[in-house]
Amino acid sequence: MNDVKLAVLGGEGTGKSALTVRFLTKRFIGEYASNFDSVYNKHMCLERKQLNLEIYDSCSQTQKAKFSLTSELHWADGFVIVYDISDRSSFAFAKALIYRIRAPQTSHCKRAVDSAVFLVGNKRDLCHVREVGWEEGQKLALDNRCQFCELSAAEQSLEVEMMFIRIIKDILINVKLKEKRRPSGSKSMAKLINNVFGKRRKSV
Ligand SMILES: Nc1nc2c(ncn2[C@@H]2O[C@H](COP(=O)(O)OP(=O)(O)OP(=O)(O)O)[C@@H](O)[C@H]2O)c(=O)[nH]1
Repeated sequence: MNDVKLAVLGGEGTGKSALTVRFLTKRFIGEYASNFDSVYNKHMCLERKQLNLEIYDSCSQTQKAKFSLTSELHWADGFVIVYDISDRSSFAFAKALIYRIRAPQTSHCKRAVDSAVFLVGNKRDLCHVREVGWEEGQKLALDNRCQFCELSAAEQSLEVEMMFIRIIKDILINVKLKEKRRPSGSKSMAKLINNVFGKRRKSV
């Protein structure tokens, strides 16, 4: 069983809860309790693998109070960073979050520097009052090794589901790569013995 931990972060009122609840229930409720952080659990099967998914839906108020994000960076395997396409300040906040996640000094954290990040421009249904261009979102994502999409939690259930599935798949790929890079205990011992005795035998 794989454990996948996903943190949904972003500015106030960008739709973090709406996206999370849309993914978990396929419903758009409209108003969500917003003064506390929530962690949701979902058991799912993806590509014939059983997953135990945990989604941390951050509350903007607590997020502002502790922008260092240290505990999130240690906890999460991947991040969904949400901004509202009709609110430029939320894009600036998303940018700051991405820089924080990708900052070199974050490398001591569990998985932050290489972790999967999905930048989401939410509220696409409000494109008549758009303040952030699609190209700006795309560029920010490309420059910082993130995936990117614009969507509407209010109107696009399937797109929301596909976005979550894509980041979960990226997380699973990262986990696999890390496992490959880290030789198992017995293999590394065999390598060590081979290096010491193998080389000596040659020189006799
Ligand atoms: N038009 C539109 N409204 C949306 C969309 N997604 C969320 N909203 C609305 O935006 C408001 C904020 O949504 P939330 O999901 O509570 O946002 P949040 O980021 O979790 O909020 P905080 O935790 O308080 O920062 C609510 O009124 C939602 O109904 C969307 O795709 N389109």
